[in-house]
Amino acid sequence: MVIAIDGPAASGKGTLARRLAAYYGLPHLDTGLLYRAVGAIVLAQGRLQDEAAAVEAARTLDVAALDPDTLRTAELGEAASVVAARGGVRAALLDLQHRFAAQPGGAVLDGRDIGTVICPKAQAKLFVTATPEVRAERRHRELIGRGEDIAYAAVLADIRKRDERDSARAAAPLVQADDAVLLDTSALDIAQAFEAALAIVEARRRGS
Ligand SMILES: Nc1ncnc2c1ncn2[C@@H]1O[C@H](COP(=O)(O)OP(=O)(O)O)[C@@H](O)[C@H]1O
Ligand SMILES: Nc1ccn([C@@H]2O[C@H](COP(=O)(O)OP(=O)(O)O)[C@@H](O)[C@H]2O)c(=O)n1
Repeated sequence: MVIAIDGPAASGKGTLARRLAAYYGLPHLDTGLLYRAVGAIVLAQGRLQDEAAAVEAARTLDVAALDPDTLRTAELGEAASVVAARGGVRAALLDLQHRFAAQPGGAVLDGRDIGTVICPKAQAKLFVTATPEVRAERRHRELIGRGEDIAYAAVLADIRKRDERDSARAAAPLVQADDAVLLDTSALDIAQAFEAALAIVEARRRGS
């Protein structure tokens, strides 16, 4: 079974994807890390706005070396969103995502375009969301916990800006797939959100 999970920044996609993957014994790919890693490379080169450099970084990305701890910063979330708007970058990352999804038994992938572009035939699709304020609170707590010195207002502004850029871009914009089920986690804790996500996936598995 392939489970596709999309949604805006800090909605809880990754948390649900990891839990569903553990529950079903499936491999999980956080596709945001791919774009964050490309962003990190071109940022270090001082070439964030250079499309050719970003495409080259995407083509030569060492997926085995991705380090979530260093990639999940506010700065790299923003850089990821800049390089992710480049069609050439997205094209360069297509094949590895397709191969990941095609593993025997299936996989769980989370991102922005999994249900629409990467795995349009996924058996179960979730579009996970929450209000910008709730998402900013959660992300702020997470970043502070990682030792980042950042204000709530800055996190909220970053989330709004990134959502806008991700939704407005021409290449694989953030949009709910027609056959995805919407899950608003604003009023749900992690355990409740997982129960709701599991119910959605189980309903799809049973074909209802
Ligand atoms: N339903 C929830 N209630 C409270 N906190 C949550 C919930 N879902 C996720 N979180 C927390 O919010 C932060 C962002 O969640 P994450 O799964 O990384 O989101 P995304 O992958 O959409 O960016 C994490 O610190 C996570 O532990
Ligand atoms: N499948 C994906 C995953 C991420 N991205 C981009 O990468 C950025 C970072 O993604 P992420 O999932 O790590 O970000 P968060 O939702 O965790 O904040 C997003 O803002 C998108 O611009 C994308 O375009 N397509």
